Amino acid sequence: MRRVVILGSTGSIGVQTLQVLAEFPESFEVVGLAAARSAGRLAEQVCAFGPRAVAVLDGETAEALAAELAARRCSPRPEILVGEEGYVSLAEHPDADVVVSALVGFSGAIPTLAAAEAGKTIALANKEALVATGELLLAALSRGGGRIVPVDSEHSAVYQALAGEPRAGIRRLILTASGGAFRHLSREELVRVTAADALRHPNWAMGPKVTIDSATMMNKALEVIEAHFLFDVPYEAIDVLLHDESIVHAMVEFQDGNVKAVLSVPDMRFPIQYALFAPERPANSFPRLDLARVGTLHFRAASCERYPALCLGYRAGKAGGTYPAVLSAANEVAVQALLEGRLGFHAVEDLLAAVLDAHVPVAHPTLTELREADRWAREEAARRIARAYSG
Ligand SMILES: NC(=O)C1=CN([C@@H]2O[C@H](COP(=O)(O)OP(=O)(O)OC[C@H]3O[C@@H](n4cnc5c(N)ncnc54)[C@H](OP(=O)(O)O)[C@@H]3O)[C@@H](O)[C@H]2O)C=CC1
Ligand SMILES: CC(=O)[C@@H](O)[C@H](O)COP(=O)(O)O
Ligand SMILES: [Mn+2]
Repeated sequence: MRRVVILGSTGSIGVQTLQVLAEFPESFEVVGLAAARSAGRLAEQVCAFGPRAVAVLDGETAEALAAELAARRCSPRPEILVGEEGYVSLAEHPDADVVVSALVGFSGAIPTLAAAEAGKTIALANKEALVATGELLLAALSRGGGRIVPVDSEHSAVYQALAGEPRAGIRRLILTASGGAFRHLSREELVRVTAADALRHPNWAMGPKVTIDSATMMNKALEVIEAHFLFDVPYEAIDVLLHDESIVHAMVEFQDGNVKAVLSVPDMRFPIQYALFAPERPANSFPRLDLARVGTLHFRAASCERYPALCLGYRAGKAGGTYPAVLSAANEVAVQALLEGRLGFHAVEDLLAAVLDAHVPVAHPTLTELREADRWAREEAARRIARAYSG
């Protein structure tokens, strides 16, 4: 029996994680669930899975959740925790073995660090947490004695491909990228697109932030940095390849020229299940890949001219220190502004490049210095957006 905490249970990854748990009711116990403000959905999950504790963003949501639970009359009632402290308490809960880290953005960074310090197995979806806190998270993991098993589809594929392989045999990692909602448009055509257009991912149904990131290619930029930290591979040995179908999630090329790829239908329940069970592979009822029906898989090179954000990821990753945290934080602000109609889609990369240009880095930041870099990047990005918007 694995005892699980899900941070971000009401989101796309969280809901699919609960679907995986429901597929294997004998194998899991849900110890804790956390969300921001979705009290109704969280109450449903509490009634279905009976966690001992839950955490929400603020007191108002805690009250709304208590009322929802009372109205539903499900028992026993969980302890309701609040704010970052509440998320941290769940992440280090003594009864939990596995913490699914699926909050979005920097909001998941401190709880993920706490899970690492407490020696948990971390099923990591929240790539921004690792991108922002890289070295600190790895150090906490090594002190705590736990491990990270990636949920992100590309990194799950690399993790699976590397199982049992000696490190010295790795030549390069190849992460695939769908190209996002605008993959058939030129850069010139991007001036006309809207946030609603960007939210239509060609292959995956995901939360809004990662869907926008897919369209700008910031998702792949973050994933390159994520792969560097997860697999300790230099940036020069991490490549990105456009792949229309999102069926091949990643490949590993070995020194001898052999290449391993991991394939599945684009459905996050596969990497989620693997992260929860690794290295076991129990059978499930999820849709099977039928390559005879798919017929053809398409691949193309990804260029910095078409996708400048991708190269901002390499730039920030190679520069290291506080740069990845700054890129990720500025991007969070940009995505929010884009969704609210305060920033044009085509303006995102220039904004992010300007914030990187203005940053005064710290080489091996402490947590306090990372928090400060995150705060600075948000303010800098917001200031530049406001200035451009006001004319
Ligand atoms: N969706 C996918 O298929 C994939 C996602 N990922 C990564 O997984 C992470 C989660 O993505 P996804 O599930 O799509 O995101 P969603 O937006 O669907 O869900 C986010 C979850 O985090 C909670 N949340 C949002 N903001 C905050 C905050 N400020 N403080 C605390 N909790 C918050 C939400 O709660 P509430 O519902 O109450 O707002 C929700 O439970 C991201 O880092 C993403 O990049 C990686 C690969 C694939
Ligand atoms: C499902 C998943 O892992 C996402 O991060 C996915 O990679 C997004 O798709 P693209 O970034 O390839 O468009
Ligand atoms: Mn991914």
